[in-house]
Amino acid sequence: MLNIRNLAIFSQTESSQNTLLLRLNNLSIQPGEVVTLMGPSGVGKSTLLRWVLGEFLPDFTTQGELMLDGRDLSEQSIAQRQIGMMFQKGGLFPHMTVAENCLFAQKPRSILKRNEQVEKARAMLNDLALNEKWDDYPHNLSGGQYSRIALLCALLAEPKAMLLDEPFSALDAGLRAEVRDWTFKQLAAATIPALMVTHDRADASGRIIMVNENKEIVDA
Ligand SMILES: Nc1ncnc2c1ncn2[C@@H]1O[C@H](COP(=O)(O)OP(=O)(O)OP(=O)(O)O)[C@@H](O)[C@H]1O
Repeated sequence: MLNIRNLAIFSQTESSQNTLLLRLNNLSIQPGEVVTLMGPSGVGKSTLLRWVLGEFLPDFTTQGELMLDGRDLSEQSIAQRQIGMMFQKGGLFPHMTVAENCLFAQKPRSILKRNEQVEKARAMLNDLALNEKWDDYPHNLSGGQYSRIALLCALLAEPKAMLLDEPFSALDAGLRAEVRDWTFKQLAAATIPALMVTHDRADASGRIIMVNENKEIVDA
């Protein structure tokens, strides 16, 4: 379970005054649950995800508690946190083939043997009808193929929690529904708690939380 408590994010203005950007009193995300965060542009949704991930945020001051499966993450590095992130763009290493990306993603944590890692990656690619892309480089993939394989690699890394920032926005409508359902199914099967930011209510799954006019995140 991922738990955020008493979070406040302040942005530093030019006069070095701290201005409240966003506040979140309490959010618990159960294993396999996807919580969707919505709200107007610029209210700090992506900044919240970057704080959970553990990125250094030089232009912000933050306070709050972050727990994952009973572990306190606040003092842990990005690598120690073991949280996966899927952005709208990016996620694959451009100098590696799809196969190499898939195997590299599994390297740090998987207990499988190499041939089993190959099998697992190929089975997931097959689910997405992308098996023939195994030896291709990312620049030879279409936008939709790239998004799906980046999601697949994020899942292959066996994260303990997943953050998704507009993960489906590069996909056209038909593919979007298919990839969305596939992603949620994978997260549920692997019992990974996930926090997703989207502008599109159609992408939302399960619980929706919103940033209100008081800069506070509340249940929608
Ligand atoms: N690196 C940065 N340095 C300073 N200010 C930043 C930085 N990144 C974002 N901001 C500002 O912080 C605020 C929150 O940005 P953020 O990207 O988190 O909002 P958002 O809700 O995710 O917006 P959107 O929905 O448009 O992606 C914005 O006012 C933005 O201009």
